[in-house]
Amino acid sequence: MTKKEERDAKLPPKSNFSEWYHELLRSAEIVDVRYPVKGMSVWYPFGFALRSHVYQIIKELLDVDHYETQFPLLIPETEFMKEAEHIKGFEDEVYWVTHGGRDPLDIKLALRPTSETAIYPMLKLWIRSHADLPLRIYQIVNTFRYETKHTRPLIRLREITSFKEAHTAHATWEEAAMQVEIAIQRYIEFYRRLAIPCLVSKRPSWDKFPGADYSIALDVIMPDGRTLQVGTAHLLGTNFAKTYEITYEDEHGEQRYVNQTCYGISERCIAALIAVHGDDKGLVLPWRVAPVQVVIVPIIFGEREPIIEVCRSIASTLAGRNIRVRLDDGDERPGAKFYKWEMRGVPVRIEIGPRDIKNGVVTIVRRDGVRKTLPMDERLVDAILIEAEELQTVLYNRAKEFMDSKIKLVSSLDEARSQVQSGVARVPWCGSVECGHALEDQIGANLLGEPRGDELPPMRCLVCGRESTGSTYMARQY
Ligand SMILES: Nc1ncnc2c1ncn2[C@@H]1O[C@H](COS(=O)(=O)NC(=O)[C@@H](N)CS)[C@@H](O)[C@H]1O
Repeated sequence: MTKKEERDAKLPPKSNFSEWYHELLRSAEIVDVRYPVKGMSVWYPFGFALRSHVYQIIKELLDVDHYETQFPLLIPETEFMKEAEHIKGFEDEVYWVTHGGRDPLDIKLALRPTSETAIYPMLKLWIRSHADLPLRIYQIVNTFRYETKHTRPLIRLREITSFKEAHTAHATWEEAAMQVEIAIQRYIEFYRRLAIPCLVSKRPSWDKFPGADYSIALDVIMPDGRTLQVGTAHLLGTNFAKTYEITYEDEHGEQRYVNQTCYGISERCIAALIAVHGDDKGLVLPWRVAPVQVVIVPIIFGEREPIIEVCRSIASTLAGRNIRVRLDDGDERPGAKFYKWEMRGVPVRIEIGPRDIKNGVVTIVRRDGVRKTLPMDERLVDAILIEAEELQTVLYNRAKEFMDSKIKLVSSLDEARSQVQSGVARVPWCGSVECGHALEDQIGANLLGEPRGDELPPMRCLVCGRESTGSTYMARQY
């Protein structure tokens, strides 16, 4: 593209994050937000391919010891309205089906906002004895939440199209608690494979999942310093088991309530992938999930055919090794092609011109800007796979550096207030509810909760002054 065309191209700089994000969803053909229902958008094929590769990772991590299944979308009011805490948490968000055709339904049906009240009446039928435990199932479905806060594509939706919800049942509370830890480790690994580092914290009691004993959450720090909750795992204890009478016969013939967990992610993982790695030229996609992993751009000088021939043979060699390769032999100028495929985050571009052919090499350009000349022979594919691994390391390290730079341990409310304007404050906190609410009010940010796994030396709670090793992340949230 000419410099002028590039200037006219609509992608704003990433520093203008909200505009950059929304324009990139369109220009990289991820989702189309023009669907005429608020909070619902359409997957473009390119975006849907990205989603499929990303969700393949979470499926691989769960299929080790979970079974995938699918429950109905519609939940009878009688079941939905059983668990008081859960109702309180969701009754303002649930969509209802009230008619079949012209007939009013005698029992109205909820569109699942999440599926505890669809699944657990069935678990009562499925679970009889300790031999049926542990039970670990998950489904990847659409769920519906009548979000009244500002909706945002992939981030805050009314139809969550890619809701992966796992539900497990165990003989004891301890086993369920262990399952929550396993779930969090699986999520950390899932995001690591996307080259995304996360904060992990235990949500405060007033922000746990309705009906849970406690919730652990993963948060990503977005480019504007706000955090995005990208996954949660909840220990449900026997709360739902008592409501839905899910019992099992233990070894001594006693009837006992099961202890449960549930944990979920949504297409927010795609939002995080776009936001964390993207740059001023568009998407930057890790090799594993890129719909197009290698694009070959012929650089035509003089005769066209011989160059195209070589490009075709390299494309088929790569495809033969299951690499997702695209030969862009269209008649745009190379610069326009570079721009188009960089926008789509293609990890590796191969440029082949007459000089490369003469020298028996290809030029590769990684999406992080590194250029290399590689031999055009049987070593080429393995050399490219090494580049892909190097890119993965570069992306993770860059994201980790950014995240760490955005977190600051503060020692005063003023310092916390200024830190949350552009990042995450780590705040000494005694852990009490009243001090927690006071922190949220006085800092003007959300209390994300107790960081997991890295204790602080004793410090003074910023509200009551009591000495404590407790602390919490504070941040503005999406
Ligand atoms: N409106 C929404 N749009 C997009 N993603 C959402 C929305 N609401 C929640 N999520 C994502 O879905 C994850 C799980 O939702 S949740 O309410 O925390 N937990 C549950 O529903 C539990 N049943 C575990 S599946 C959240 O961590 C968040 O990442």
